[in-house]
Amino acid sequence: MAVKLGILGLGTVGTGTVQLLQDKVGRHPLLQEIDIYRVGVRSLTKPRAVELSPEVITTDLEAIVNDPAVDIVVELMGGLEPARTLILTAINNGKHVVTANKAVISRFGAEIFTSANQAGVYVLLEAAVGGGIPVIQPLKQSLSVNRISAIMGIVNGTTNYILTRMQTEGSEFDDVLADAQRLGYAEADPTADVDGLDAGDKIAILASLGFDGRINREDVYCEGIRQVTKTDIAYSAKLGFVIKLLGIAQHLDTDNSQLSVRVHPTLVPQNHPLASINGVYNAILIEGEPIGQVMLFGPGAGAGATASAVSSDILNLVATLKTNTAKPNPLLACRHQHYSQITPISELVTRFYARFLSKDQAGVIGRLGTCFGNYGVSLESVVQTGFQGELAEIVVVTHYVQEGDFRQALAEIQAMESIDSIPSVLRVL
Ligand SMILES: NC(=O)C1=CN([C@@H]2O[C@H](COP(=O)(O)OP(=O)(O)OC[C@H]3O[C@@H](n4cnc5c(N)ncnc54)[C@H](OP(=O)(O)O)[C@@H]3O)[C@@H](O)[C@H]2O)C=CC1
Ligand SMILES: N[C@@H](CC=O)C(=O)O
Ligand code: NA
Repeated sequence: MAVKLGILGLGTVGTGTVQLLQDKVGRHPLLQEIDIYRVGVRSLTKPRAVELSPEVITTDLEAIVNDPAVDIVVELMGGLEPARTLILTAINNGKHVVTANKAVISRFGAEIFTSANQAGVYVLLEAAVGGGIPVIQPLKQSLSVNRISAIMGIVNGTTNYILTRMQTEGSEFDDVLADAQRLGYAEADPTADVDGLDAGDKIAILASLGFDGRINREDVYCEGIRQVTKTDIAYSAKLGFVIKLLGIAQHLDTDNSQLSVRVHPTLVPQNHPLASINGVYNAILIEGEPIGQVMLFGPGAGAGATASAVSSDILNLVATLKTNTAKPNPLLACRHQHYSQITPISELVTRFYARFLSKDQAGVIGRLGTCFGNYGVSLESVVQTGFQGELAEIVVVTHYVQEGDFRQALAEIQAMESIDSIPSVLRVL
C-alpha cells in the first residue's frame, strides 16, 4: 500500500517538493510508493504551479495531522505557530514528520524530539540546514564516529547572495535583497536572513548534532550583515579577505570544555575554502578526528534544491515504513537530552578588523596603538588610506585577542576627542 503524505504548505519548498514527487521518471523507484494524499494551504484561491485534485488541497491543517490515514506529515509552512503545534499533534498521533523549519526545530527541538522518541516516530530535517546540501544525515550517520572539533560555514543563501553581489557588482544592499526575495531564497520575513537569525537557527542545529548536546537557542550569539558596507568590502579585499556571514560552532580549548556557537560577518582569508563560496551557494566545513576536514558544498536555498532534501527524508521514512522494523533506528532518531554549555561571546579569542574615522590630527594612530596596548590588543596591520570629507579613515587588523578586552579598548577609543566614529567592527577568521 502507498505511504500517504500530508503536506503542510505549498509555497516555494512545498511546490518544489510536489513537483519532484510527481515527476518520478529516472528517480528512485521508492517514489512509486508515495501518495500525495493531502496538502494544507492558507488560501484556496491562490494560483498554484502544480496540479492537484481539489479534494487534496485544504485549509484545514489540523484535519491533516489528525487524519488516521496520513503516515508522514511534511511541514513546509514555516514560522513558529501553528507549525509547532501541528508537528506535535502529528507526533502524538504516531506520524513521522519531515520538516524544513529550522526556526521551530532550533527553538522547540527539545520538546519535539522528546515527544517523537516517546511516540516511537522520527522527525527528519535535512532541508532545515544548507537547503539541498546533505549535512544533517552525514552528521548523524556517515561522520558520527568522528570527534568533531569545529563546524563552520556559510549557511544562509540570501545573505551570501547579497554579499557576493555587493562585492562583485558594487550593488546596493536593498536592490539585491529584493532579487533574493524574488528568487524564493529569503524567508517570509527577510529580517531573519539579514540579521543572522536564520543562520543562528541552523548553526544551533548543526552544533547540537556535532557536539552531541542540546543547544539553548538564546545562547547563540547572532550578528547580521546590515553593518557591512561597500567600503568594508573594498578594504577587506585590499587586505586579502572576503566578507562572509559565517555560522561557527567550535571547541575553544583542547580539553573541549568551552563550546562557542555564533553567527557574524567575518573577514575570511581569500585562500580559505569558504572564501570562494558565492551566490546562493552554502558550504559547511566540518573538522573531526580522525577524518580531518570535510567540506559539504551546494545550493543552500531555492525550490528544487530544498525539495531534494525534503524528498530524501520522505524516502528514508518510506523505506523505514516498508521494512516495518519495530525497534527505532538510533542513527535516525535524536539521542541526546542534556544541554551543552555555551561560552559567552566576550570570552571568544579572535582577530578583529575595525574602521575608524578620525579628525586629521597628528599622533592619532599612536594614541590608538597605546590604548589598544593597555588592553593587551596587539595590531597586525594599521592602514590609513583615505578620507571621508574632513575625516581620515584608519583601518586596523588585530592579532588574536579576547573579545571582552578588545571591546573595552574600543569604548575608550570611542571617547577620544580625536575619534569621530567607529563605523565598523568585524571579526577575522
Ligand atoms: N525557500 C527556501 O529556499 C527554503 C526554505 N526553507 C524553509 O521551508 C519552509 C517553507 O519555506 P517557503 O516554502 O520558502 O515558504 P513560503 O512562504 O513560500 O510558503 C509557505 C506555505 O505555507 C502555507 N502556510 C503558511 N502559514 C500557514 C497557515 N497558518 N495555515 C495554512 N497554510 C500556511 C502558505 O500557504 P499559501 O500558499 O496559501 O499562502 C504557503 O503555501 C520554511 O520553514 C523555510 O524556512 C528551508 C530551506 C530553503
Ligand atoms: N532563507 C534561507 C532559506 C534556506 O534555508 C536562506 O536564504 O538560506
Ligand atoms: Na540540507
